[in-house]
Amino acid sequence: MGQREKLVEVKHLKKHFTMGKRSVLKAVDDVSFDIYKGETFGLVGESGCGKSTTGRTMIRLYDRTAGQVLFNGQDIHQLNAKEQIALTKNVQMVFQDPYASLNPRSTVAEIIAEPMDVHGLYTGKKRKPRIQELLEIVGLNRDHANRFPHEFSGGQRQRIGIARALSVDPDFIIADEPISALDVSVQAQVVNLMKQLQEERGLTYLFIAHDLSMVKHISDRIGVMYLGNIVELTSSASLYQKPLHPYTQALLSAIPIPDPDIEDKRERIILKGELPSPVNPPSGCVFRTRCPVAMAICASVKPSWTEVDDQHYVACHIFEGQQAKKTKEKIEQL
Ligand SMILES: Nc1ncnc2c1ncn2[C@@H]1O[C@H](COP(=O)(O)OP(=O)(O)OP(=O)(O)O)[C@@H](O)[C@H]1O
Repeated sequence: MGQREKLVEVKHLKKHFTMGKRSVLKAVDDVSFDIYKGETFGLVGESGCGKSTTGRTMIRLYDRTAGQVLFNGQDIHQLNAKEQIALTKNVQMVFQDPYASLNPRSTVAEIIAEPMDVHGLYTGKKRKPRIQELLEIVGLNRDHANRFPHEFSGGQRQRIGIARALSVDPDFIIADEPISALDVSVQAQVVNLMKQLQEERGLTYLFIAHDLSMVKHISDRIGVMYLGNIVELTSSASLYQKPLHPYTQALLSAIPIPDPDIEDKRERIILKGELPSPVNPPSGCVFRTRCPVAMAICASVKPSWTEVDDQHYVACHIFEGQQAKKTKEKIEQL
């Protein structure tokens, strides 16, 4: 990846929702990660673990409870109203449900032009050719501009959503489960389009998904989320070759092998119990109530990050002694 420059830095981000007078829902509870320019960072975990809230708080669709989100070194949550609008030129979002996220009463041209209009870009004579160009970029026909969303398939609608996001030439796109609502056969096409656009335009992505199988193909690095926390963070390759956190291992064991001729000999790890409520998360390690290898310490102490291999981080007590071992090895090599 060459010289790696950070585009986004999420530092100890918390987003708690107040529920009534006394209770607080800890949707995102101390999440930290960086996203480098030109990479795709995948955020995965089961429904309700806080992925969307993380994405939305990152671009200030929600106010943060605590922590920082830096974009090109600037704290997004400290921008004034004018700077906040300017930010949306650089940061765009593609949503999960292409049926719900496109206004049914607007033409495709109007939908695509929305962000351009906000920023006063491609006005007058430049507008129509720009819309046609964007339609072609995402693999649609330039004649589609005057049609309405209901005339398109799910995959085509997601292409319209991508064209809208691209219209202002952003640097960073948050794609919140962009393929989850699509047929499996169409999912790969949309992922391939996103990859191609990234290569051509040097885009940086945050790709949110609950399913690890497709994330693998698009992500350079992946953070695995559980109940408002990231429990493991590493490159896509290490995550699949050497998953360390018991939760990641369980998630990976649930991915079916696509080839019916290959016998699946893997042991499927079934997690015990239900996902606890983020209103009343377990003490210590949030995963401990479902963890097959939980120890006494897990109930009282929240595990800290351990860099087990180069850039492979895990928050689990099992690995904690290894931090010291690795540091010692590094010092010995000097
Ligand atoms: N606006 C809100 N007000 C109160 N609670 C919320 C709000 N948005 C999300 N939550 C809660 O925060 C937690 C995390 O939700 P979030 O949507 O971020 O999870 P997710 O991992 O993206 O799940 P999904 O894939 O189902 O969207 C859930 O318990 C959810 O009910």
